[in-house]
Amino acid sequence: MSLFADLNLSKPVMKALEDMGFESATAIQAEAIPVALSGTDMIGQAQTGTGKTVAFSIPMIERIDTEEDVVQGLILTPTRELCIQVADEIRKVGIHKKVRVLAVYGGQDINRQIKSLKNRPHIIIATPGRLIDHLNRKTIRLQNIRMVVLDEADEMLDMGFVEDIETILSNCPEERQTLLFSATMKPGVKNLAQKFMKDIKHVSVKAQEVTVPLIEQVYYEVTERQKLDVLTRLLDIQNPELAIVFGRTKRRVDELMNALITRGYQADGLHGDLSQRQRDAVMKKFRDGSIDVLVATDVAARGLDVSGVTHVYNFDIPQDIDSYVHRIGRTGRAGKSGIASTFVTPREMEHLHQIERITKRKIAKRPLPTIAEARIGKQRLALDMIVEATNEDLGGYRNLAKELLDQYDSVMLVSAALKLLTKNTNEVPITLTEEQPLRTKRTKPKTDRRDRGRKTGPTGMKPAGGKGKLKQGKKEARSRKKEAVLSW
Ligand SMILES: Nc1ncnc2c1ncn2[C@@H]1O[C@H](COP(=O)(O)OP(=O)(O)OP(=O)(O)O)[C@@H](O)[C@H]1O
Ligand SMILES: [Mg+2]
Repeated sequence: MSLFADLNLSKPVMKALEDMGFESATAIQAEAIPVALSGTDMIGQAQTGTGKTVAFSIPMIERIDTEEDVVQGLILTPTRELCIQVADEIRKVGIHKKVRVLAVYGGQDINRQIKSLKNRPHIIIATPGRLIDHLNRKTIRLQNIRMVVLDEADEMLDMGFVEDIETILSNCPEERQTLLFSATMKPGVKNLAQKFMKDIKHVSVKAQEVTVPLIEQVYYEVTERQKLDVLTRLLDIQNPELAIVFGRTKRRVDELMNALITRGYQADGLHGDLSQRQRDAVMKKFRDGSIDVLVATDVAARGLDVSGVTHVYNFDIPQDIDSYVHRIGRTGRAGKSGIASTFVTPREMEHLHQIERITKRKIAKRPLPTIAEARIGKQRLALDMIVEATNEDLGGYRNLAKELLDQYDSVMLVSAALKLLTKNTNEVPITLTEEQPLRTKRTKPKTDRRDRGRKTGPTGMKPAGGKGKLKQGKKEARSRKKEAVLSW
């Protein structure tokens, strides 16, 4: 166990960490923070949910000079949701030092951002496309940048942001420090690093596996038609606190979300075709628990940290192994446990084995849940609701209860209450549009129905320059996508 106190941090930062309730540094924090504080360029790799955000936020906050009203730190993230989240986290780390932080991302009114820039932020957290817009408009200047962090660098390259990132880095001063973080890496990242970083130190937390051991990994062999029933039965049996269900396409997410609502679940969907306002509203509902099932494309696979996500369901097996690692990593974060269930159609079994081989982890097969088990699950939930309600003020109900008990048998009454409380949506027949099974051939290009299609990325914005033209770099990035390499 490492203490933050051993890392020579400034008082305001130490106080912030105390406010955040962090008692000790995680392994990546203990290893990466001293290296980053020494000023050297660094590539940091550690499993999902192990605190990489704070690992780069602390050195960045320490490097900011609040006497200077210029942008000194820049963090790039692949998606808008992650941009907002990282901004919130670094803001907390910098609160006592009074560091000003601004998130700048696509889909948000650019004029509002320009107005916020008048507050002279010290750190900007941005999605690449929108930052390029600001550079073109000269509303953001990067000439005073001291430190750049590329969070989820491999994903940004996969999304076709390579040219944007190169433009952005070329606009930063040569002598800046560059840090690059992700749970997974791939060769494209190495090329970028060679071009834009110097004397790189690699800090990677050596783990037995790329996935987190606290995540129980299981699979269900299903046909396309069985998937929905299997999912709703599992939701009834497992009763997740919060769950994320990943679907392969935007259409899939929409249909599945509607199907779950029809069957009585508090669900909503997230994908790149929604307006930013809708996306923000969905994330807010998920974070505050007003929905408990988030159905999403891979737009939610990277970096998102929502405490209370106990279950991840891969309704469709992910397109590549990195995506599997990141999707399931939405649970089992910060030392908590979680369950990741993957639905695999018979034709996709080879994909599952490939995931097992590369992650060096056996994924256990589970028998399909039955209607009877689901019914018991729903009844248990009703029972929990009654027991929980006994803690509430039952004032007015007590006399009614006494009246009833004078006339009826107590077991009969409680049974009736349980029956009424047991969710009775049954399995309303719903047919989802079938998804094509994944093919095993690794060189297959991505279909444009994917949420990371060419017109809009998961961020919903046109990549690179906003012209929507597929440039050479992006083609290359896309063909590399299938290489699914977890380390170099
Ligand atoms: N030292 C710490 N002690 C306790 N909790 C921590 C500590 N550092 C970070 N956390 C919490 O752990 C959670 C996961 O952190 P974070 O999102 O940075 O993980 P990550 O490594 O970036 O994961 P991913 O690869 O999925 O992006 C967050 O809720 C964060 O606040
Ligand atoms: Mg992260």
